[in-house]
Amino acid sequence: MKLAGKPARPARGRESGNLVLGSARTDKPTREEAEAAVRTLLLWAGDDPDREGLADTPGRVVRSYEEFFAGYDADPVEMLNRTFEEVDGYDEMIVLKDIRLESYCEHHMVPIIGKAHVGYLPSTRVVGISKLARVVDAYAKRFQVQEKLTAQIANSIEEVLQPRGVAVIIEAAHQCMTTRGVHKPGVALVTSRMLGAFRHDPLTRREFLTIVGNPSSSFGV
Ligand SMILES: Nc1nc2c(ncn2[C@@H]2O[C@H](COP(=O)(O)OP(=O)(O)OP(=O)(O)O)[C@@H](O)[C@H]2O)c(=O)[nH]1
Ligand SMILES: [Zn+2]
Repeated sequence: MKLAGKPARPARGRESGNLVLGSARTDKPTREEAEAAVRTLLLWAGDDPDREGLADTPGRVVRSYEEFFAGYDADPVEMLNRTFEEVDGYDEMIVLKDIRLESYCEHHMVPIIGKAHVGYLPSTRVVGISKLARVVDAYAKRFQVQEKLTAQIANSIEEVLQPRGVAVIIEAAHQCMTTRGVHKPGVALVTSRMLGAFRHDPLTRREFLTIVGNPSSSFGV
């Protein structure tokens, strides 16, 4: 998302058609450089990075970042390409709901925690359900804006599975709003991306919303 009044920056990540894939950066800093940056932040916050409790912290933070941002190395297309056709003509809605979502606000580099609900209407191919959760993670474990995250998940399922429709809803709390800034805990941002039958057929959309239930704030932050 480009905020009004700010200059546009090139999007991060490899692209294929409409899909944003992993990172293709070749100018990635070294681990030592990343650890030095954490040390600078510790100093800047006012602490002593050489005291015993902080001595190993830069290394820990960089290892944590490898986990938090594993999505840049993930390949959602490969995940979704593992499909099977032998499902006895099953053509009803498939919904994976309440998928734990852990993402990171690209403005403040703090967590976005919530739930994703993913549904699709298969045409010929169905995908293993864990792959839907993996695709959520592949896009969530990056610096994100929730609207973009929601669209990337739906677009990847549409492009690879070519189903009759795709629906993605994300409800999440942004720590940039709960622990800083406006300080509003208990607020959930709800975003959705409806494609194909979910966009054009009100009954399909309603069925999905009924299965998913009303967006709530029953997730830990
Ligand atoms: N639409 C949208 N906005 C987001 C998301 N994550 C963070 N934001 C908002 O992005 C905006 C960034 O605004 P800025 O004015 O540049 O940053 P800021 O001065 O830190 O703003 P405050 O958070 O209001 O203190 C804030 O209003 C955030 O709440 C998101 O996923 N979607
Ligand atoms: Zn934020």
